[in-house]
Amino acid sequence: MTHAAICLDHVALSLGTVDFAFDVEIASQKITAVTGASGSGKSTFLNLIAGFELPANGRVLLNGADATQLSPGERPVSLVFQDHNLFAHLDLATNIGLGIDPALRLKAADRAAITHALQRVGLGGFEHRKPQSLSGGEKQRAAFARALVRDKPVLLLDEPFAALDPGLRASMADLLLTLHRETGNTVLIVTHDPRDVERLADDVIFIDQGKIHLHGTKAAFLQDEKSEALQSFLGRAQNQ
Ligand SMILES: Nc1ncnc2c1ncn2[C@@H]1O[C@H](COP(=O)(O)OP(=O)(O)OP(=O)(O)O)[C@@H](O)[C@H]1O
Repeated sequence: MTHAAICLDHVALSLGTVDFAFDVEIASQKITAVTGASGSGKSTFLNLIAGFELPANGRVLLNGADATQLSPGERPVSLVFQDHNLFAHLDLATNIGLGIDPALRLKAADRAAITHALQRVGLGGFEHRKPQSLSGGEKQRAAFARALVRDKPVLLLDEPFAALDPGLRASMADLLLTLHRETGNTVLIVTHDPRDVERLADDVIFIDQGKIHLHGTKAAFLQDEKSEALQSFLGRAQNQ
């Protein structure tokens, strides 16, 4: 029997004044775009899967196994945050090495993997650079390199291209697609940009006010004319 890569089983959580309720299965080996207006709950949805938020009720299943009680590091996921999450006092090789082993017991093969990951994201030779010497886009690519070396079956990306100019955005999207085809990983990507949905996604989840409003194929999402929340999201995004 094949399992959904990710299952949120009647997950409920309240943060501040917002009540979140997610009950969803996400197919393995696909790219699913997670969209919705600002503040709708996209990052919270990813954080529940990654283990940075814990449900008050319900379960989180990853590859069929109950992961609700696992810490983020124990879960079979890699996460690229909106804010890069690089340690300022450590160079890039070390920051990326933390993705392989938090205790930094790195073997020669690990160091080679770090060099290779930096090359793949266009940062070849940046091993000894500190994060503060990098542009926003370079930091974003470094965070992407750290996810690459973790090589987990589920990759969670929270607006990974936000700081990139259009050319880099397209080349990072191509890299993501290439790696997805090579590894057959399951990818969840939060994006505000319908162009990312167009070029990357198989499926789309649309979140509105802490709940999943729509979950279906990209074609169904782009053709849904009934949903006001969705139309307003697409309209707003197209006018940006
Ligand atoms: N720790 C918290 N305490 C109180 N409120 C929170 C907390 N975390 C999130 N929220 C609220 O929950 C709502 C959803 O936040 P979330 O960051 O998940 O939205 P988002 O869709 O990712 O937004 P954006 O697109 O702007 O990044 C927001 O109203 C936010 O203020």
